[in-house]
Amino acid sequence: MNWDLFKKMRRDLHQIPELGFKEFKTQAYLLEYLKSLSLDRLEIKTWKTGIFVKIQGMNPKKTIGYRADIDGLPITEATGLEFESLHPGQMHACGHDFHMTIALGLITYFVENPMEDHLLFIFQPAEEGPGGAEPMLKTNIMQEWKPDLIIALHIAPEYPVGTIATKEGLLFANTSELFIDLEGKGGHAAYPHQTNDMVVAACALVTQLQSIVSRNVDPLDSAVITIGKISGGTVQNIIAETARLEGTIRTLSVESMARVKERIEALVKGMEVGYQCQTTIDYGAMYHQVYNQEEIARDFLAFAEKKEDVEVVICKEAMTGEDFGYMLKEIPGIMFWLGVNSENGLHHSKLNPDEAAIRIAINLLTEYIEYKSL
Ligand SMILES: CC(=O)N[C@@H](CCC[C@H](N)C(=O)O)C(=O)O
Repeated sequence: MNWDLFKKMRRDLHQIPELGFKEFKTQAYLLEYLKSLSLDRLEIKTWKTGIFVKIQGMNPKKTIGYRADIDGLPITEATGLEFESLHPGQMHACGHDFHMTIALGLITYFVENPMEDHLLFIFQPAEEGPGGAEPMLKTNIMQEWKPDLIIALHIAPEYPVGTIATKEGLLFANTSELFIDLEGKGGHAAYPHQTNDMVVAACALVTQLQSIVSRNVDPLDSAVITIGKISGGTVQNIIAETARLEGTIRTLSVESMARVKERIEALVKGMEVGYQCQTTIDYGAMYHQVYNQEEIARDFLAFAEKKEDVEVVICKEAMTGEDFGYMLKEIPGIMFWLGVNSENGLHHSKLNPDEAAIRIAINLLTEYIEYKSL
């Protein structure tokens, strides 16, 4: 394997991060490389900004799939790296440049070393939102080429290079985006009694929402409500007529998600009376939990344990979300964390994963896929 080439491709991809369903340059870059490979056993189909790549098996009995997400985040990169993002305000701050490069490495290997079984590689747009996995699953391409086993990984800044971490069963939470709009009556900053101030209402609501996790969710069943953005008003001496809260809900159980939403709706309704305003709630994109099929997880962990350069960790479930959960709902498979040893974590402007992890992942997955395709 030409490891320098994969390092270069990771850096090229890192420089062109694009948001969900706008991954045009990324798709073009991936297609250019894929078309440079020997096309004898390779079939390539595009869907929106995503790509399906099938490698024909020699004596196929099943199809093994690998999914890589391809979108970036709306973050201004502050790593100072020589290959920093060329797209202002956008960054691969969730490692999808790694996920794509690992997929390219696997495809390169298996084009030269075809397996008995078919292999399917899925380059999926919009993982950060609004979600590409669920619509991709519904395509005719996926229905025709549907894998019998599917694998995905996610970089993990908190683990050293060489570590892979996963567990049987639930790995990632159920998620739902949350957008709340408040509309009252604006006016002069010196005449609050003639207005219904939506900045005050929004601040009160943020605080009230935090009580849901502590008072309405079973303490043994974790949940998170994060408001990541709050906006409203125009200038310092005008009372705000509108305000908007943008956030995300995370729960370990489907039941808790329903309970949290019920409580959010009740508290938001209460704002209408308490703060004399109109309200609307929009849940945006929702992701199904990531659940590793137990038998496959055990098999994968036992396989990885035998690798000398791999340290296996049985981790706890995390409150991160991943629309790969939809794929695992329909197709048996597994997701795992790949240690990349970065001081700054996921969604941070200084995330700087160690590229040595790319080789670890490609070696582990080529060997695992070879073992599964025997
Ligand atoms: C692995 C990871 O960081 N995934 C994202 C998924 C975002 C889901 C959606 N946009 C939401 O915010 O609910 C995450 O934030 O966990």
